[in-house]
Amino acid sequence: METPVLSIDHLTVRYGKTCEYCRNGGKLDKNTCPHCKTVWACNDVNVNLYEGEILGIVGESGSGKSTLMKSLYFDFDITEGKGYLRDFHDGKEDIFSQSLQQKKYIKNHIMGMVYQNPMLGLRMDYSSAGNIAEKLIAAGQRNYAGMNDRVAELLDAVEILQTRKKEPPKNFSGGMQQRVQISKALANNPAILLLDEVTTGLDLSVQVKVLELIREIRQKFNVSIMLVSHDLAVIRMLADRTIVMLDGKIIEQGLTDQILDDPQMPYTQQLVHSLL
Ligand SMILES: Nc1ncnc2c1ncn2[C@@H]1O[C@H](COP(=O)(O)OP(=O)(O)OP(=O)(O)O)[C@@H](O)[C@H]1O
Repeated sequence: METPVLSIDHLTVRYGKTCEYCRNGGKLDKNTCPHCKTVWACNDVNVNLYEGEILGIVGESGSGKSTLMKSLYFDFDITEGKGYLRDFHDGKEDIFSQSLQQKKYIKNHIMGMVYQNPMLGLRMDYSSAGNIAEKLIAAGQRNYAGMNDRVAELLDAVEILQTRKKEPPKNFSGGMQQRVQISKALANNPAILLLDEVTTGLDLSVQVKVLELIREIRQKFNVSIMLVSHDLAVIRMLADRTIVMLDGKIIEQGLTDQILDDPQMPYTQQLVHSLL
């Protein structure tokens, strides 16, 4: 069996104190306990991500997709569960129970994140080159010439002209901001790229260009990608395998063609048919 680059075991993120009813598996009203109103944003989620694949995560608004991605990038603490990275202590140490310093190491060396909202991933007033350099410096780079070369290489990879590298992202279009975010996330050659609704809100033609770029990047940087989208067209275009989430739980998973052409669960059937 191939070792996953990332493995998530029984991840749960809850908001609320819980009560005996929901702790013991009582039926929730979508993701919320009808008695104590605790929200089970992610509920016992298990995921493996394999080398070089694009794993799509799809589900309606509120199904827990962003919670899953953001908890992986340590944006907040999880309630329960464990996570393992092949490139961190040979996949033998739980990443969620590491110190802040170790979590920073993981974010600077092993994982890159691209948010739907570029303001979360970029400093809008810094130059674009400065945004990328910040990530290189965080990983210990100090050599100016080396950093300059790497910035040039990354901007080329995301097709941003070198002549614009001194401009801040706030001057750029939404699609260009996402490109800068992607180049920053790739700065230290992470094994894993987390993409959270990166094309939502962009014009259709710009969306297609960013999606094509993601496909190229997977090849060029040999990176494994977890991609969240509520849009099945995005999932169909990019994902090798797909996970369907509903009310904080994974309800179906498999090869993307299988999931989209022959969905088994009524919710997935409804999702697919709404696209036809
Ligand atoms: N801080 C919070 N306190 C309480 N509930 C929260 C909090 N953050 C998220 N939630 C709830 O967790 C659930 C999952 O939210 P999440 O943002 O992960 O969904 P999503 O699938 O990414 O939706 P969207 O596509 O709209 O972003 C939702 O019911 C949301 O209201």
